Amino acid sequence: MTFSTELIEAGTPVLNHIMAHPFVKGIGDGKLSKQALMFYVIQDYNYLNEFLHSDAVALLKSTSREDMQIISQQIDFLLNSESEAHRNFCEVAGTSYASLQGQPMTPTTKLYTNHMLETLKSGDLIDIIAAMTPCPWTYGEIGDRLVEQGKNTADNVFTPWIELYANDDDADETPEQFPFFDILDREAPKYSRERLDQVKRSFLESCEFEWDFWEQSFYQKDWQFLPGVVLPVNTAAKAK
Ligand SMILES: Cc1ncc(CO)c(N)n1
Repeated sequence: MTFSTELIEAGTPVLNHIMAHPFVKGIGDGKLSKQALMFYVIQDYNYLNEFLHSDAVALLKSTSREDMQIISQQIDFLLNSESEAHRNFCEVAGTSYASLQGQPMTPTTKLYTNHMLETLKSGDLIDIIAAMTPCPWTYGEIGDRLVEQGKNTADNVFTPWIELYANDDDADETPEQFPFFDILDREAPKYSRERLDQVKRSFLESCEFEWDFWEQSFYQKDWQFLPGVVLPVNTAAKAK
């Protein structure tokens, strides 16, 4: 069994919980509160900035052009395509993307990004990539599964979001669709079983943080006592 197959098997129960989460179901059904959508975009903007920093260090620690290519494609997707997913949510929430930037991180976003950034200090490429992989993996699966369920209909307001993340019409869960798994499979044979168990734990923690991210957005879970997220008063939707 390849290491990525092992990770996918171990992560699938968490992925199933993600699919059952009311936020993800809401994407499928085209129904989510404006508050949940805005809270998500505010925190995801913060999250993706740190994800880019992780990509940067992963690139620094890569030794093959093949790995560098995968990481640079991830950076390109994040900077140039993923903002379309945010804009889709902003449009439905009736607010501008710019109004949802530059706000404080919630406790959950901090925990998740700190978990990724921790690996940058003393981790190897495998540690960095393992903590990052649940991000593209779970979103690709959410997109694919919602398409399989026929949720990307013309009247679903979130169809652009679903189609951005769906990998293709091939329902097969092959690691090739998530190229970070290829990096993990190339690196894994260099390590002991004990070390790989640590890497797997870190991957699974990120899977659970993915669930937490939907949860915090759906219920707008924020700091209890400190100033936190301020949702903009809804203005008429602007084009940009
Ligand atoms: C929290 C989170 N996980 C994964 C993705 C997919 O890139 C995202 N945009 N945000």
